[in-house]
Order: sequence, then structure tokens, then C-alpha cells
Amino acid sequence: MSARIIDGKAFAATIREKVAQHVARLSDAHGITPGLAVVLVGEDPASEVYVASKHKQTVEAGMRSFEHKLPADTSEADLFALIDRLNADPEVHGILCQFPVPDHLDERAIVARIDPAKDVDGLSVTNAGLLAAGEKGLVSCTPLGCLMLLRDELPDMTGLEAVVIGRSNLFGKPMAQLLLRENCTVTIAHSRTRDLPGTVRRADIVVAAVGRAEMVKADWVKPGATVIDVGITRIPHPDKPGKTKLLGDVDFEAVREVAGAITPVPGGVGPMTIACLLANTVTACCRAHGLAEPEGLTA
Ligand SMILES: Nc1nc(=O)c2c([nH]1)NC[C@@H]1CN(c3ccc(C(=O)N[C@@H](CCC(=O)O)C(=O)O)cc3)C=[N+]21
Repeated sequence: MSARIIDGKAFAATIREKVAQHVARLSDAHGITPGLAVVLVGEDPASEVYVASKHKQTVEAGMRSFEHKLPADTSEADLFALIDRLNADPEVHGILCQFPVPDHLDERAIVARIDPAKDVDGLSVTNAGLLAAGEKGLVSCTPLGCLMLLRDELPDMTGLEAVVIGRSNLFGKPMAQLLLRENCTVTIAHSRTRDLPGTVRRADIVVAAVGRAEMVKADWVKPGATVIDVGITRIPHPDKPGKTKLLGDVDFEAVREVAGAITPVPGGVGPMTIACLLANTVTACCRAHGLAEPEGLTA
């Protein structure tokens, strides 16, 4: 038996469609257009591609996109001055500073400078705390995207064993919180976990976010488990010179023979991340105006 392949690309398109419908309604009924500001410091080629993709999808959904590209040697003071302006700008409902930033800048300090109500990355201590406390905030886009895929696959996750591999603030911790909310029994595994294969083998739901290409092997996976692959490692393409290839954290070809359902890389979690960024911007906009939140687009 071979696993069902979860089509994150198609699912992300349906989320973007819902976002666009809500944006149209906000515009028609209230004359409001959600706006997303993306700040990019320096010239990382991968970041340029992501930011261009975010811009395109934001505009396609009918929202405003404000791009701010700053030179690599931008001082913290100048960056903070921009963030302060965006915090105060009523046309801007979401602010994202693309990571990584150059070494002289501190990602934590940047996140702390962004108004938590506009922190559509869900990275601020305030939003992390609200999630942990089970209160309403903004949830980090990649975990939110994984949750949407999982809810579609497993309408009731109550009592299921979930193992999240990776413990970052960006992904592992918020993902674990969301699974806990779905009534899963949650384990966060990481590089120091004693018996990683044995731990993963218990899981009905495996979420892999370690950043090590093809680390999760077929004999780590319980037959029938749902496997969500958050990894993205870019390698030189084995057959096409000069091209690159993306690998996930899961040994896809082997694991698909064991799992019940699995996300591919690319075309799995990645497209959901940007769709959820748009969803969070609409959510932030609705809250800023005291309007009803979009249905099916929040955690
Ligand atoms: N403040 C901040 N927030 C982020 O959310 C953030 C960030 N910084 N820095 C970089 C990472 C990475 N990230 C991705 C978004 C989309 C795809 C995506 O769409 N991937 C496609 C393929 C892309 C390709 O082919 O290169 C896929 O998996 O199918 C991947 C990765 C957001 N990030």
C-alpha cells in the first residue's frame, strides 16, 4: 500500500481563494484593503525569490503589498525607524521581516520591535505566549499551514500520538502547541532525543522540521501514519547541471510505502506557508477594524 500524497500546492490555492473572497468582502462592505509590508535586508538570493513570491500572491489576493528592500549594511536604528513607521501606518496590517538578516542585526530584537497585532509571522514573545496560553493571537505561518493540512486529513485528532521533530521557536514549539489544542498527545523530539527512531515509531502524526535532508527513514514510521515534511534543503541537481533540487527531512520515496499520507517537497508545506501569511494579514486587518474574523483561515 502506498501513501496518499497530500497536495499542499492545491490546498494552498484554495486557501488563497478564500483569502481573496474575504478581501473582496472587506473592500465592498467596508472600503478596507488589507496591507502586508515585507522588509528584506541585504541580497540573499533565496530570500529575493521568497519575497517576490509573497509580493505576487499578496497582490493576486487583492491586498496591498509594501516591499521595503534595504541595503545589507542598514543599521539597527534605521531598520527600527522603518518598523516604527510601519507599526504606525494604518494601511499596514501585517509586517514581516524576511530572515535570515545580516549578522550585525539581531532577529529577536527585530521581532520585538514589531507591533504584536501586526506580527503576521507570529514570532513575537506576545504571540508565542498567547498561543501557549490558548488565547487569540497570530500563529506562525508554517505551523498554521501544517495544522490546516492535518485538519483536512484527520478531522478528529483527539488522542492521537503526535511527534514533532525540531524544537525551534519558529516552528517546533508553536506546532506542538497547535497539536495539543487538537487533543493530541504531543512529543517534541530533537537532536538530543535518546532514541529518535523509536520515538517517531510511536507516532500517528509525524511532523519533521530538523533541516537534515532525508533523515526520517521508512523503518522510523508506523504503518499508516500521517507524515508532514517541513524540511527544505537545496542541493545541486543530480541529473541537471547548474540546477538545484529541494529535499525534505523525510526519505520520501521509501516512507511513502509505509505512511498513510505524506506531504511532498516541493509542493507540500512550502506553499501553505505563504497562503497562511496572507490569511494572517486578513485576520490582523479584521481585528484592527473590529470586524468578524475570516472563517477557516485561523488556528
Ligand atoms: N520572517 C520570515 N518568515 C518566513 O516565513 C520565512 C522567512 N522569514 N525566511 C525563510 C523561510 C522559508 N519560507 C518559505 C516559504 C515558502 C516556501 C515555498 O513556497 N516552497 C515551495 C517551493 C519553493 C522553491 O522551489 O524554491 C514548495 O515547497 O513547494 C518555502 C519556504 C518562509 N520563510
